[in-house]
Amino acid sequence: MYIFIVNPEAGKGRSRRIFSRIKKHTLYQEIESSYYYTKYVGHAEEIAQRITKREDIVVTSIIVIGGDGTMHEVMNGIKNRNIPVSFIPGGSGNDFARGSAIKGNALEILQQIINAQNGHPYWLGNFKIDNRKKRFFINSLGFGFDAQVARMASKSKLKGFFDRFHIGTVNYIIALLKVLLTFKPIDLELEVNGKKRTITKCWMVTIANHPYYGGGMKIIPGAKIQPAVFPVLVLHSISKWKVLALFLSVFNGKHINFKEIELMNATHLKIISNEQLYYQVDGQTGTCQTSEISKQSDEIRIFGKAVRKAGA
Ligand SMILES: Nc1ncnc2c1ncn2[C@@H]1O[C@H](COP(=O)(O)OP(=O)(O)OP(=O)(O)O)[C@@H](O)[C@H]1O
Repeated sequence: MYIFIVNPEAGKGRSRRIFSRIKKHTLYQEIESSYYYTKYVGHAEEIAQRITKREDIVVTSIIVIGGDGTMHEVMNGIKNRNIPVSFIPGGSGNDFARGSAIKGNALEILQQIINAQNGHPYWLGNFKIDNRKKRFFINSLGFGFDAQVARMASKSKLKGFFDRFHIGTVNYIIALLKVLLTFKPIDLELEVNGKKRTITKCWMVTIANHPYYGGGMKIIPGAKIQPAVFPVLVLHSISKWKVLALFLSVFNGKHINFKEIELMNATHLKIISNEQLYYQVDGQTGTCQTSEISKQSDEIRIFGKAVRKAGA
């Protein structure tokens, strides 16, 4: 049985429209399925948790229709990692779909999900904020400047307007300029695989499971879907003008050539700050003083990746 979890609000109603179209199609009518609409923040996580505990049904796949925030909740709710998860992007950013090569319109993706034999493996990131419970991230986790920009962009009154016209990037750039005016770099302690380092006047630290971030920017272009190891990007002390140039080049991934960017691989990372530090995880923001990051070694199967035709 397929279980659909639909966030009707994601993408300003796009996910609801996608699911309405799917429900009318024979592809949907011919499969055994049931569906749930999420009603509030955290509901997708609760639904996923309940489903994976049920022993009276065999779940072929949980199919998420929503944005990255809904997928983040579902991955955190799943207790039985043997249940494959599928994603039909209906949000405004949809970086998980980009990173997992899920392409095509909703019905094409549904067809790929139904055809999937084993799907493809994916490894989630683990993170702990201050002394809270360990959670998973699906795309990326960022501290400092980018998190502050993400927070400003999500609070913008014009976000809905830009998202409706698929120009969310404009909203992001406006937020970036606003944060740039007041941002103060932070002194941080990083512990990478057990080795401590002090980073003075740090602008940001970002960890990614795949390259995409902020609705299509390639924050760590070389990030691979892989177990146990994750890339870490550190933006060291830099002038404000140069940050502007650097962020404009994030769209084509050329920012990694700036000398202020350091890239490393880690299996464990600890971040300690004396001041409150902004963070973003899969697009949701908050503040913290410490964080611990690692990567899952156990895979989760994802259904719906576009399969390349021979010779294509
Ligand atoms: N019925 C609901 N009403 C309001 N918010 C909801 C509802 N159901 C889920 N949510 C919340 O909506 C938030 C945003 O969802 P999601 O991230 O999937 O969409 P998006 O922001 O449009 O897409 P993206 O993250 O890809 O940009 C999530 O934090 C989720 O908890």
